[in-house]
Amino acid sequence: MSKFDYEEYLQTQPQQYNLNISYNNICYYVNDGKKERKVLDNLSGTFKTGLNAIMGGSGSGKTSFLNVLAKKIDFKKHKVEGQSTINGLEYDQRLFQCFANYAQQDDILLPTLTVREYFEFASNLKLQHLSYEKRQQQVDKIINLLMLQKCQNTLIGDHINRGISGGEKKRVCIGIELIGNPKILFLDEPTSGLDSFTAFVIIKMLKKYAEEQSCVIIFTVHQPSSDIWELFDQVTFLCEGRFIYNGHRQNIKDYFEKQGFYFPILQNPADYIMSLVQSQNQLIQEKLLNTQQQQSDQLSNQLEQVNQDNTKEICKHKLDLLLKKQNFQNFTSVCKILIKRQLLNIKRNRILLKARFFQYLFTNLFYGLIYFNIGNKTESPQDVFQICKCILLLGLGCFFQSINPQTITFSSEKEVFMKEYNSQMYSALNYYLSKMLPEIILCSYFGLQVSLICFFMIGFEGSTSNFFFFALNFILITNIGNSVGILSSAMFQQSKVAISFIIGFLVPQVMFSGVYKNLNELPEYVSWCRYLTPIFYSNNAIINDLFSGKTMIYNPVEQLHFDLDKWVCQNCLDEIYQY
Ligand SMILES: Nc1ncnc2c1ncn2[C@@H]1O[C@H](COP(=O)(O)OP(=O)(O)OP(=O)(O)O)[C@@H](O)[C@H]1O
Repeated sequence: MSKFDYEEYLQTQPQQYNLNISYNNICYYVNDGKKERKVLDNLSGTFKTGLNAIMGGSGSGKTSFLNVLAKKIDFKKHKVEGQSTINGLEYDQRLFQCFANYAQQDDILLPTLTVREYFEFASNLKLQHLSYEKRQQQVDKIINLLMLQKCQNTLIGDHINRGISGGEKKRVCIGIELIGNPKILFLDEPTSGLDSFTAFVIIKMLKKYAEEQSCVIIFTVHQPSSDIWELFDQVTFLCEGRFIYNGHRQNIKDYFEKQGFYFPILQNPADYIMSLVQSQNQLIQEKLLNTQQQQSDQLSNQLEQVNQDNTKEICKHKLDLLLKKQNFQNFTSVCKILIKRQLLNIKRNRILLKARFFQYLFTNLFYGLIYFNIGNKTESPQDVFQICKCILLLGLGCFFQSINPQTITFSSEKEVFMKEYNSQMYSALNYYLSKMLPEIILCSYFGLQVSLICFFMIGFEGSTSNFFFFALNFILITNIGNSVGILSSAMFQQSKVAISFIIGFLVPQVMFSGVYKNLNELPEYVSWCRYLTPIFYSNNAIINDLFSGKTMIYNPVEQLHFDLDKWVCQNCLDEIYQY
């Protein structure tokens, strides 16, 4: 099959598309588990190229409105009525992602990357069809547009290791969404928590981008300053899920004056409308509701006009283009990009890496000293018990030392994954492989380190193959612990719950290890549980490998019935040989 030439394709396709989002009679009901509540009430209108600001009091439904349009709703739980289209074409979440990007309110970023590295990572994933030089040009363009030149080589940082400022983080989040040149951009409160100048810089930059790229930018905003207000093309005011105004910014004054609301000369129009929206005066509220009715009528007419525009064809072309572009995402190259970032993340998390290294080193040196040279001392049942306890403790140590870092760190990494996965930057399998491969190498190293220290300090006697079998067990148990840590963090929203789950996991490991309760004495209704505990396997395997068949007065295998499964199998084999 001949290779699809994306750049040639681009040249043959019309580039200037004016997209618009229309929505008709949108109602949104949330279900809080007890009852259904209407959050958006019969909204109709259209968003066109330029800056579209959504304003309203807290809880008026701004974020819900963005989520409904972006189809980021749990449709099983909540209910949406009405229709939304892009240039007359109905869309689902997947299709929405082809045209649009959505930067949510929280700045969720990996702290260990620099600003430039983050943009390079995003461009490598989103612009795989372009050459390296073109991707670098796009990165430079975004850095310049967002005025991030000064901090481009600074780490993102977090509350422990300070990096770039809050405003810069916000700009990085917006930049990541801009890097793929979306035609529609949703932003939930891009200026929250910023000083008025930085907020102005961000909105001005968005305005420039919208004009240059013919992009529809829809965002929610609280209390814009007069300077920012002047930059808006279209403004939408929401009150209890209903429109108070939805139209051109320049027309708002005339519109409200017709309803008998006169704007004070020295007051910011946005502040004045917000004070009306949040007013407790019944007369004002009635008038505003009347305003809302007129808005709906006006918007229905607007909608019809928009849908008459013959833009559907252009939209289909664009879709075709974007879907072809999506096919460019090569599985192995996505894995490579993600592995590169994961390795950088591990390397830059130096404190955690050192902590893990020294934790394994010191705890195992400590085990070695405590149980020094007892490995072959089997003169009494107590000696045997001691050897078995020592092997159990080593296994438990490896298991829980590898669980812990993941339970703590993966909960924040998970947020980054969820954000990037939802923006369809990569698949879950891509992420899983890139996360696990470096971890497997790291855990295998720690497992080997434990074995090298403990096998010889404890003084187990055995051949080279006994040592490698011993090491293999610890490599596996470390890797299993690591996976259990990731699993528990992935399963539970809060790391506190994940930690409780892990603690609950500890007790069965000890109970079914065969050390504190002979395995052949376990009641039948619980004895199967041992097969679910990794420590049962490692304990059984190591003790059998080291001591099985050896002639000694007190053999650990026989003393603690570790030969249970072997005995059963041996009997079966003997019976088979007899025939
Ligand atoms: N998933 C949900 N479950 C329950 N209630 C919800 C859900 N989503 C939204 N709501 C409710 O809908 C209303 C509107 O919420 P939304 O977040 O859209 O408001 P907002 O205008 O963005 O507020 P803010 O400016 O404070 O962020 C709120 O009363 C909120 O409690």
